[in-house]
Formats: sequence, structure tokens, C-alpha cells
Amino acid sequence: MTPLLDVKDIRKSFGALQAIGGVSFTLNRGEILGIAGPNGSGKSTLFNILTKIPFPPDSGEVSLDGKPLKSLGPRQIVDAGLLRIFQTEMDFESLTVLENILVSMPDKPGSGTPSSKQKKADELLELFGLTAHSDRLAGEINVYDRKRLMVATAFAHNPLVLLLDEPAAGLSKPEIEEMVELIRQLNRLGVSIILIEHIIPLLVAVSDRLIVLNFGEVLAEGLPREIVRNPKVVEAYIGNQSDG
Ligand SMILES: Nc1ncnc2c1ncn2[C@@H]1O[C@H](COP(=O)(O)OP(=O)(O)OP(=O)(O)O)[C@@H](O)[C@H]1O
Repeated sequence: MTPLLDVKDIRKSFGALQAIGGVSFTLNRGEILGIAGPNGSGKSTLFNILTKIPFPPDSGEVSLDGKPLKSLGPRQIVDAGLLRIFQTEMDFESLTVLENILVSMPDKPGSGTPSSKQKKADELLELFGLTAHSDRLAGEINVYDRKRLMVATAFAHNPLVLLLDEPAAGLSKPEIEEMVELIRQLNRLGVSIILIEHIIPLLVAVSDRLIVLNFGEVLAEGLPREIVRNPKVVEAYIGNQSDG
């Protein structure tokens, strides 16, 4: 079966620094793929070049649902169903939670009347546990709620694939557990997910498969429980983690 996302030999350098050096992998339909790796190993750059926000790869090929993304711009990639959330909160601080969701919803002809959009926004608020904060400014809610809002605004685009960059960073233990449950729920709703995290137990708990990057290359790939015991991985990454 054709993979949902097919990434072939993508590369990105900044001057003499090779941030991503020939990375290939696939994401299957319905899968949650975890991505780990030490600081600076290229994880966020990988998300940047997949979505072309803010820059495309120097070379390589990416296909979503069998369609090459090469000729598409960032906006068209979003429309095709590849969405990301960033490491830091990127919502509109001066809009309310509800307004953030409304402005994220696709505004194409036939995408719905104002009342059907409002209904869908209410459903999203409920799904993401944000109903009580609906009328508060995004800049005034706590980090956990802002993370959920970021995921909600990406989910509002009806993604095929969600790229989540450290959704649990800065959260408390109970909040992390809730975030894990939310990720599983989105996956059950049909969204395939690639998840970057430094919190290894979270990655192991939620991922079907794990890729470890090191110096912009794939160091190891496989079942999470096996990968975290892989001596190469322990040496490169996990042995140095204090939060795992
Ligand atoms: N816009 C840029 N210009 C120059 N160098 C960059 C740029 N973006 C990333 N880099 C470099 O590319 C390498 C990979 O960075 P990247 O942010 O992708 O790593 P990461 O694995 O996401 O790290 P972290 O876990 O700390 O978020 C690093 O050496 C970084 O300094």
C-alpha cells in the first residue's frame, strides 16, 4: 500500500552546516511516528522543510497521499492536508480562543455557512477541552491551554497528517498525560501523526514506530521499546537525557 507520507532523501544545509543529510522515511495511514534525537539533530528543520515553512528542502522528494509536494507552496501544502504545530505558542494572542479557531477554519467556497462554522468551532472547543476559555484572549490562557489551542487550530484544517513539535514541552505530569490522551484521540479520529518529543516515555507510550535522528541523519528506526534500548541510541541521546 502507498504510504500516506513518503519522504525520500531530503537534504537541507545552512552554509557549511548540514542540518538534514539525506533523510528518508514513510508514514503509514493511521500511524503515529515518533521522532527523537539530541538538541540540534535536525528534528525541527525536518518539519520546516516538509511543510516549506519557512523554507523548502535543498533536494529530495516528498509525497502526500501519492501526490508530490515539490511544486506546491506552503499554503497549498496546508490545503493538501499536511499541518504542523510549532515548538513555541504561535496563536494570535490578541484574539479570543474562539476567534483563533474560527480564523483557522478553511474559508473556501462551499466550506460552510457562518452558523455551520460556529457549530464546528464549538465542537472543536469541546474536543480540545477549551469551551470554558472560549471568550478569553489566547495571550491570557496558560501554556497547556495554548498548546491545546495550537493543536486545535491545526486540526481545524481537517489534516491528513499532523506534525507536532514538542506538544508536551513545559507541561506538568498530569497535563502530559492528558496531552497523550488527546494525541491518541486525534489519531482515532483518523489523523496520522508525526511527533517530535524530548520526553522519551511519552514517545514510547504513544508512538507506533520511532525514528532517532543524529547529526541530521537517521540513526535508528523501529519499534519504540526496541529503539530505546539500542546501544547506538543510548550513547547518542538517551543516556544524556535528564527528563526521560
Ligand atoms: N534557520 C537556520 N539557520 C542556520 N542554522 C539553522 C537554522 N535552523 C536550524 N539550524 C541549525 O540546524 C541544526 C538543526 O537544528 P534543529 O533546530 O532542526 O534541531 P532540533 O533537533 O530540532 O533541536 P532541538 O531539539 O534543540 O529543538 C542546528 O545545528 C541548528 O543550529
